[in-house]
Amino acid sequence: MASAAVVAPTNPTPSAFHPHANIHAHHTLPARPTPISSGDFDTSHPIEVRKYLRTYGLTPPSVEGFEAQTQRCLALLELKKTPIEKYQYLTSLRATNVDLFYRLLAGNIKEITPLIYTPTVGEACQRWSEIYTQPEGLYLSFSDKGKLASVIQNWPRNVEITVITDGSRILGLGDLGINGMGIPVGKLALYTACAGIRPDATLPLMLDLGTGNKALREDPLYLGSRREKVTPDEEREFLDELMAALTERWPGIVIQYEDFKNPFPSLERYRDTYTMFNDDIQGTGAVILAGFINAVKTSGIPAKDQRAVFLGAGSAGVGVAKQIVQFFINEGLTEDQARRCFWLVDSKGLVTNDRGDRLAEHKVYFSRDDNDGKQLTNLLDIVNDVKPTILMGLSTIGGAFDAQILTRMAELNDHPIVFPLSNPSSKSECTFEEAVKYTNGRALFASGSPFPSLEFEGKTLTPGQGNNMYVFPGIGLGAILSKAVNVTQDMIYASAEALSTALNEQEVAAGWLYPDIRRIREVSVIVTRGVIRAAQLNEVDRELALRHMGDEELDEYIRERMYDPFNEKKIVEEEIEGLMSHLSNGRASHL
Ligand SMILES: NC(=O)c1ccc[n+]([C@@H]2O[C@H](COP(=O)([O-])OP(=O)(O)OC[C@H]3O[C@@H](n4cnc5c(N)ncnc54)[C@H](O)[C@@H]3O)[C@@H](O)[C@H]2O)c1
Ligand SMILES: O=C(O)C[C@H](O)C(=O)O
Ligand SMILES: [Mg+2]
Repeated sequence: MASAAVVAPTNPTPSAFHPHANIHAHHTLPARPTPISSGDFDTSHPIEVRKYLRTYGLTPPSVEGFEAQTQRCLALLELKKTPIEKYQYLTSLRATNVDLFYRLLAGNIKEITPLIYTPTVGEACQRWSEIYTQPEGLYLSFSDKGKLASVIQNWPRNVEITVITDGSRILGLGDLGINGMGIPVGKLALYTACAGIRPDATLPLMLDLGTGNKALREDPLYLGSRREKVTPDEEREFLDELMAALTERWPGIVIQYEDFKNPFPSLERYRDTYTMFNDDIQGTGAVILAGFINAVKTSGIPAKDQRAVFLGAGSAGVGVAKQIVQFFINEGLTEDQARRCFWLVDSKGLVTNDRGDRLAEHKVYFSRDDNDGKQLTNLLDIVNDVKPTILMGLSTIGGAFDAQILTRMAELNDHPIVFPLSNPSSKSECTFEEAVKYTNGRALFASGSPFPSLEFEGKTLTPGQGNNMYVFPGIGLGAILSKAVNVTQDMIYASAEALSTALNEQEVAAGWLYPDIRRIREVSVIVTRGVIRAAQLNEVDRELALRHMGDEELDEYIRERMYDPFNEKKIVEEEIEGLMSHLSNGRASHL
């Protein structure tokens, strides 16, 4: 059994320390043999700062503005031919100059998000062990069980939020073992870009619990344990220890579960004990509810007349359906009426009480008893039978919404709601182009992965992106700022409601279901405020001062606490200036 070393991080990677940390660490001025922060080498640092940091002479002489820096980065990015090359370039930029990376992202969020997140992150995970170059998070193996707390001590910084996965269901790509590390890394990059969580306060966490993927276990380059997946009991014991260890080291930590094959047991087990949520069940439920609320407004069909067919009855499918049930109840339906608006379909066909298999627990709530003994397995037959107003795809089956199905949806509805939500793009149940083509541009559309706008009958049509990236950053920031003890169901629901109201006039007029991603930081403030208010109503908040703030004041409070990569340099300069004036014969004089 491998033993867990408890060592002080004496020689961390350059990106492991933030400029602030250096300044504080060195204010007594021990000579620093080598600069250790990636930010120290920023070509926008003025000469005095370089002298102080002892990077003077180690970077080219010119002091650059932000614009020139980003221009160079964009040109370099352009030179990279494939998405994965662009992903690699951006990864190394983040490791070598974190503030510049986030400045670049801030000004180009629509273009760069698909390169660091869905869909490119899918390919990055498939090839993780092949392209691995540098550490970007923490890996905990099953063989570390019993010593998780001491391994966690090796992480060199304070953590406010972690995203954890065991890699067992990465997007719609199956079990990728520890190659799934790209997902926590990508999600946390969006936490910083969208909600301004400080990059140094995030922890990508990979649980190396074995993999059911034989090809991976036999791949000579695979970087995880080559063991079979642990049993559910072993996993539970491991997670129990992990949750306690994380919270012991960082008492306020928010823990996001991501891309687990069967995430329901851990959500049930920990939701009332820790500040945690499951993004695939709850974040997805919230983001799709928000788009759905706007789609229902546009379609004009009241909740009671909606009929939803869901292809896919897994964590995301059931998470979304349950969230919409809550909305229908709020719209005046009884719970039973609400539940009966859903027809869930899994790999065996329509989920019914009498189809002869033992249904997984999470499907039972939506299982139909009105199928008159018929067991429909073909999606077109189900669409013909149910006559849905809504078609949701969370099945991982690319192309499942084919021409016939989309055409039929358009025959049945003026504005069919068509949400192919599986990721990455190759797994999307249909493309935007197909949805437009076969519904004559009438579909109310949102997909999990991004698709480009297109021209149709002289009009530009823009697809919605129903991806949990619109809500998880605000859920996490709301939980952090309110110091919530739990992430309650009301906080999740509030994130959906807030997002549905976050569209501006132009977006509403254009019939969009989600706000423009370029406004994501402002949208995240609205979502964060909604989450904090719900935490207060549920009395799970510990930052009681926020209760007395009006909405505007609270928004300002949130904005002020968001990491701003454009301001970062100024903050560092001010701190250095303060230190230098304090130390009258400061280090600058040694040059
Ligand atoms: N858009 C988003 O924000 C978002 C969020 C979460 C998950 N997702 C995507 O949703 C997909 C599913 O995720 P999940 O966590 O629910 O996975 P899961 O493994 O829990 O569920 C997959 C479901 O699809 C069903 N299925 C498989 N093959 C099928 C077939 N041929 N016909 C009908 N149903 C079939 C399975 O029976 C299961 O019910 C993934 O592609 C994931 O990337 C998207
Ligand atoms: O990662 C994403 O893009 C969304 C979602 O969490 C997923 O699992 O597909
Ligand atoms: Mg996910």
